[in-house]
This record gives sequence, structure tokens and C-alpha cells, in this order.
Amino acid sequence: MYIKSVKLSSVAVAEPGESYQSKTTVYGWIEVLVDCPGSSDLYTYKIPPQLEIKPGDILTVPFGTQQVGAIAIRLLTQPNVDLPADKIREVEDVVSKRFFPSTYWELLNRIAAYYYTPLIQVIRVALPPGLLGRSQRRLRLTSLGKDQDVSNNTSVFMSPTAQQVLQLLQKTPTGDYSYYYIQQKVKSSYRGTRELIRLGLAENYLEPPRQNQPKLQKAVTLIENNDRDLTPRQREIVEVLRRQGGELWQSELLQICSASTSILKALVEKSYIVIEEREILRREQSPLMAGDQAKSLTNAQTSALELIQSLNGFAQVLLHGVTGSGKTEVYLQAIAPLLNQGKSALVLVPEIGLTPQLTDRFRARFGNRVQVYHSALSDGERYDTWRQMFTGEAQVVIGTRSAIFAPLPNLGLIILDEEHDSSFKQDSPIPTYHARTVAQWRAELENCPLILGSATPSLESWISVKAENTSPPPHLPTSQYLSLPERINSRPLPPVEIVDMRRELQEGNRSIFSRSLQEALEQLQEKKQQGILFIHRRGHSTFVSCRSCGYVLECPNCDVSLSYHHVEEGAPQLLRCHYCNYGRSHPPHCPECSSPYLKFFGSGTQRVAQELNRQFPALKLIRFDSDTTRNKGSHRNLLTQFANKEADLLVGTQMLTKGLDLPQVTLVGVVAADGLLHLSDYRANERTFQTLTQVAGRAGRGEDPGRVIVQTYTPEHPVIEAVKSHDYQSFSNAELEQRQALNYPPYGRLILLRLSSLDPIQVQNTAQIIATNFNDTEGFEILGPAPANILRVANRYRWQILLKFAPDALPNLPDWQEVRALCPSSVSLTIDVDPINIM
Ligand SMILES: Nc1ncnc2c1ncn2[C@@H]1O[C@H](COP(=O)(O)OP(=O)(O)OP(=O)(O)O)[C@@H](O)[C@H]1O
Ligand SMILES: [Zn+2]
Ligand SMILES: [Zn+2]
Repeated sequence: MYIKSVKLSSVAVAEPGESYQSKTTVYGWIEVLVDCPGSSDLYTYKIPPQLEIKPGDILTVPFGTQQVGAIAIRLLTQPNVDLPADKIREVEDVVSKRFFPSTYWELLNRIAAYYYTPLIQVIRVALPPGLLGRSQRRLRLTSLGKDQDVSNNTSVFMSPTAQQVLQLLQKTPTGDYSYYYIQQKVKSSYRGTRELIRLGLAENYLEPPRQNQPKLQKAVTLIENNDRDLTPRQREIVEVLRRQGGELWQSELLQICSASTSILKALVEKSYIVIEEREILRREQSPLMAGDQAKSLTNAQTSALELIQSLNGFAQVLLHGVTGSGKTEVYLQAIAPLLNQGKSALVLVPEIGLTPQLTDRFRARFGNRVQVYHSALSDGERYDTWRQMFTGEAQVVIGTRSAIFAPLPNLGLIILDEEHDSSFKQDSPIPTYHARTVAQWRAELENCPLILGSATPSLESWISVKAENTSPPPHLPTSQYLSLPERINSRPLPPVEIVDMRRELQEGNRSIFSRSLQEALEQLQEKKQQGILFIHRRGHSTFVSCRSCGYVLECPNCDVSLSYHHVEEGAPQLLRCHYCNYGRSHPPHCPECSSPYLKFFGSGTQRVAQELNRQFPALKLIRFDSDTTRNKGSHRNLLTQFANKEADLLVGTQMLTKGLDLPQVTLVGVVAADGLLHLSDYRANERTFQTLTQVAGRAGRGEDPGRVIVQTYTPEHPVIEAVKSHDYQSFSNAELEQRQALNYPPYGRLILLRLSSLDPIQVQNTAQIIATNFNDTEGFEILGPAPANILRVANRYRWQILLKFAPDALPNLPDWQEVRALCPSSVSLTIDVDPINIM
């Protein structure tokens, strides 16, 4: 219909009294998201004829007895039928046009559509906390308004209210008040303000949230250089300023010169300096970096960089470089020229654990043009970073998953480092987006290249380049392939030794460390080298059970066993649930049969650390897992301690596998590879291969050659063999064949429905009803309903239904409204599109 009307209007000639407008679609109403705590519904308003409104504009609307801010969401040709026309109020005004650039707005809409999520929820993910909720509308004088003589009403005619408002504004030094304040001071001020805006004497704008007011500090700037009429003391100050480049914070200047503010005042009066409040942006504090120069590139790096720089507009590139091949250097040199062209770059990384080191490398190269954006920032930091990005100055933003929403207006490049990492996917709440998918859309919309970097690319990305015998399924993009097949300086990848733990036991070694690993640990101190020990789990052990009756201590809220935590000698022994964080003290006797013989099974980080202390008392170690890195800055502190050689061994979980670049690490040990392999999920092999290859890749990155020891009970497993031979290609090709045979991603597509409820019967029944309902729909396979691997978490019972779509057929999607309608209010439903954790 829309297309038809466009065609018509291009040939139509307007009759007298008629306009072309009448031929095109007329949107008389707009749905808005209202800036009011707790309100998440859309409200419909009428668009007054004089206003032009587009989705993404910021508006003011009447709401109850107030005027509030709102975001325009969707234009309507007709209001909802159940809304009486006379109850619909009019939009008051447009405060900020195109607050969201149109490409950004389009991005949010795509996410909402693809992930079946109400747009409002997508907006909430994208905006920093409180931006909409607390922002307020203000009025300020234009330069014309500042000079306008109110008493002289002959040059410009103004109503008495407009005059009153103008006078009010002119009385304040900043020429600026909130609408709210003006409304308090001037009766019916609204007309007056509109008049001033129309006359170009004032303008309105949105002020940042109150609580996060920018921090201001006084800055002194030298504006006059000849110092003829100055006293010696004044001259001294001017001289200091000049030597400092003409500008200093007032507090610093006063300190350097041991002066008081009165002498500065005198200089202001003589027009030598100006003092003004400047904003200090609150960013994550980091130590000052020594500057760093671009390295001269290896041949492989050079060709990769050349290809990247030859790209014009949108393109997806897979940068497949073995661990330690210098991918980061390629990123840095790809970004540098962009910044000089005034463009920005966005770098996404999987976890905060590796951000400090990576951030440091970027800061060393680009100084304070680097911003860090992740969910661990304080609201104030996040808000300021967000606003800094909004300025449009060329900058590099480094962040985790949600940084894909960074509002950079001049985006020149997006990079996903360690693109295979599953933390780029949000499991809940909705939208259950994958940052890689969103990055693909964003790069496309902004027409800039996207680089996916990894030593172990995801199969999704691998298939998008592997075009020789198969082409990627239609729903996946194609990418260009860049390879860095060797480590820097042709350093070899470390040899991987696989130790069969069954043999160890047969030959009488009951320790959790094989003889090989014990020997290697003993040599560490002798050789003054460092090691990393990788453990699949945090905590002490996976579970505690009674040796007499077999009773297992479980969480009362979840169907999982409790983990034993023991921090140090003398500290209370705790049992903790890793799902809901329930904790209790460790009982001295079995709650079931009172036997005192409780046994710990499995080996978490704590348990391994204790065992190390017992067997190798001289070895100094640092535990690095989510228990020890909970506080802000603790990642950095622990890694710095380790880099300064304050410990011989770093003992930790997944966090260790991601991108650490520590040249003095020669030994990497994997205590038990099996825990990873036996996760019941179609991605278990892929994930195990990636994790083991990445952790192995931490060894031998410096001068001294590295060595990797992987302990396992299944040494013959094909994944273990592929890790041993560093053979990504044969592993992934074999894995792809299996996926294709079973129609799993990246060939087929999956949608997982997660249902949960406090009521075990109701959730099961609902799952059953939904699944039965699907039976009439064609085009996909239904797996389930089945209880989740852990049926109950935090007292909620969880069921799921997995939908599997054929790769070629355009999915014949169920009607989600209908599906939702099948859920009683006690059952919550999450639609997880392209799920990664199916457990
Ligand atoms: N051209 C170069 N010349 C000399 N040293 C380099 C060069 N490129 C990178 N390096 C150094 O080599 C080391 C490894 O590089 P980098 O950390 O970028 O590798 P990576 O491919 O990102 O590794 P991983 O995937 O394992 O995290 C770093 O210490 C880096 O400073
Ligand atoms: Zn017992
Ligand atoms: Zn629990």
C-alpha cells in the first residue's frame, strides 16, 4: 500500500486546494514510550499538524497532570480501536530530533524483530541506566536571546509571558533553567517559551540525569601573551601558564605558584586569562601508560592489514590467527588511520577478565581516545562514557557484549576479538541477542567492515568462509578469510602432552596431579619460570557426599549439589549453591545417617589450590576465578602481581583462557579435561576444543619454549587428539559434517522456549500444551518438551522446548502472540533465538 501511494504521488498533479500530502500515507498518531518510573507500556498520542515526528525523536507529552519526556516509537495511521478518540491527547513538542540516528534506530528495530522482543526492552538494553528515566528538559538562551533588550519591545514583538521568561533567563549567569523551574516561576509559561523558541531567542534541550551530573572543575586558560602592565607576581603566573601550554586546572596552578584566587581574579580583570568550569569525564581510572609505537609487521600481518585497509564499506572478515600470532597488533594498526580520518572503532571482547591487559595495550597506543564500556562500570562512569561517545569525536570503545550498542556516530570499524566466545550471547533476559549477529547488522547499516578474530573460530564463522565444497547456509553471511598461521618470530606452538589418568591410577599415583605435571611444577621455581593451571570449576569440589549412605548435600532451592568452599585455615567451611548463591555451613555429620565420614568429590579451584599447597609448599600461587575477582580492579591486581613474578603459578577457571599475553609463562596444565567434554549439549565438542586450544595457547609466548600437559580419562577422544595436534581444520570439518547430518547449527536454526514457574505441574502442563499446539505447524522439528538439565533453580521449575528449522526453508514461524497466550500468568516464557546454552 505504501509503495502504491508513492508511485501515485510521483505522477499526480495537485489540484488547487489539495496538497501532495494527502496522497501519501498520513500518520496522525504516534506511540511513545513515556519517561515515567515503572511505566513500560506504549501510549498513543495525536500528532498536531504543525509538528513533524519520526520514530527515535525525543518528545514532551502530557501525562496525567504533568509534562513528561518520551521517545517516539511508532507512527500510526489510526489509533487503536478501543481508544476513544476524544481521550487521546496531543504531543506537546519535539525536544530533540533524531536523538537516535536512523541507522541506530533501524538496528534496534531489527533486534526487536529477530529476537521477538518488544522494542522497549531493546531500547532499555541499549541506553545507559537512567538516561531516559531521569533526563529533564531545559530551556537556554541563544546568543540572540542573551543580547535581546527586554524593555525595548519595538525591535521584536513579544507577549508579556515571553518577556517574563526571557527576563528570568537573562538574570541567571548561564541563561539556562529547567522547564520545571520556569513553570514554577512564570504563570502559563508554556506559551512564552514556545514564543521565545520561535523567535530564535531560546532553545530547548535535554539535560543529563540529575544524579549523574557531570563533575566540573575550574580550568585557567591564557588568552593574552604580552605582559607589560603586570606585577612581578602576576607575570610569574602567566609565565607558569605559558610553560604549561597555556592551560591548567585552577587547583594545580594555584598549587604550583602557591598563589591565591584573588591574584587570578586580577588577571581575569586585565583580560589575561579566563577561568571556566570544565567537565572532568569520569572514566574507569587506569594507570598512565607509557606511549607505544606501532610494531613493524610480519608478512602475514602485513597482508592481513592490507586487505582490511582495502575494504570499502561493509564486509565481514574472519581473521584466523593461531594463539600469539599478533592479531591485536593488526587491530591496532587497522584502527590508527581511521582515528586520523575522524572515525571511531568499536572493539568487543568476551569478558572483563582480559579487558585490563587489552585495554592497556590500546591506551598505550591511542592514549585517552580509548574508552572502556562494560556492565561493571558505575552508573556515573557508564553515563559519562556514553555521553563522551555521543560527541562524535574519533575514539576507540572497548567493551563486552552490551558495548555493541555504543552510540558512536562515525563508526569506521567493528572488531569482535575471540569471536567464538559464548559470552557474546545473552541467555536472559530478552532480547537474547548475540553480539556477533548484532555486529553484523550494525556494520551493514553503518557500512563499515567487521573483523571477527580468533584462533579457534566458531563454526558459524568458519562456514562463512569455507566455500570450497559447501557454501554457507542462506541465513549466514559470507566473509573474507585472513590467516595468521604462525606465532610472532616463528615461535613454535607449544607441544601438548596428553596424560592418561587411568594409567596413573593403575601405576599407583593417587594424586590429582600426574607424575608429568608434578615434575613440571617442581621445575618451575628452579628455572624461574611461571605456569598456569586450568581447572574447569571454581569452588572446592563439585559435591559433598556421605561415604556411609551415599547422601549428597543439595541446595534446598535448586536441583544441584552444593559446592564446598574453604577459603583459608581457620575460616568457616561453607557449602554454596552456584546457581542461586544459597549458602550453609558444612555439617560435621551426615544429615541423613549421622555418619561423620563425608567425602568431597571432584576438584574445583580451591581444592586444587589446597592440594598444591600440600604437595608443593614452596610454590607460590594466585587463584584467579570468579570468587577471587569479584571486587572492582581485582583482575588487574592479580594479573599485575603475577606479571611481577610475585607468584609461580596462576590457578583458575575459564577466565584464564581468554587472551592473556604473559611471555614468561612456559607451563600450562589442564587438571581434568573430561569435565568439559561431558556436558550434554551439541556444542560440547566445539567448546572443549576451543577452551583447551586457547588455554594451551598461553604457553611459550616469550623467549622460552612452552609446554602443555592435559590430564584426561579419555585420551582417545577425537577432540583431545585434535588439541594435541593443534589441528583446527580437521576438527572443525569433522564437526561440521556431524552438525550437517543432524541439521544442527550452523546449518539448521534453533529456537529454544524456556518455561519456568514456581508450580511444577503448571509449567509441565503448559509446556505440553504449547508443544501439542506446534504439531499443526510445518517447517520445523519439535524436540521436547523436556525438563531442563537442572529442573529446579531458585525454586523455579524449568521446562524447555527446542525448535529445529531446516537451513534452506524460510522458517514458517509460529505465531508468538498465540504461544504467549497459552501461558498462564504463573508461567514465564523466554524465547531464546539461536540459543547457545541448551541446558
Ligand atoms: N609484528 C610484531 N613484532 C613483534 N612483536 C609482535 C608483533 N605483533 C605482535 N607482537 C607481540 O606478540 C605477542 C602476541 O601478540 P597478540 O597478543 O596480539 O597475539 P594474539 O594473536 O592476539 O594472541 P591470542 O589469540 O593468543 O590472544 C604480543 O606480546 C605482541 O606485543
Ligand atoms: Zn549418610
Ligand atoms: Zn540453589
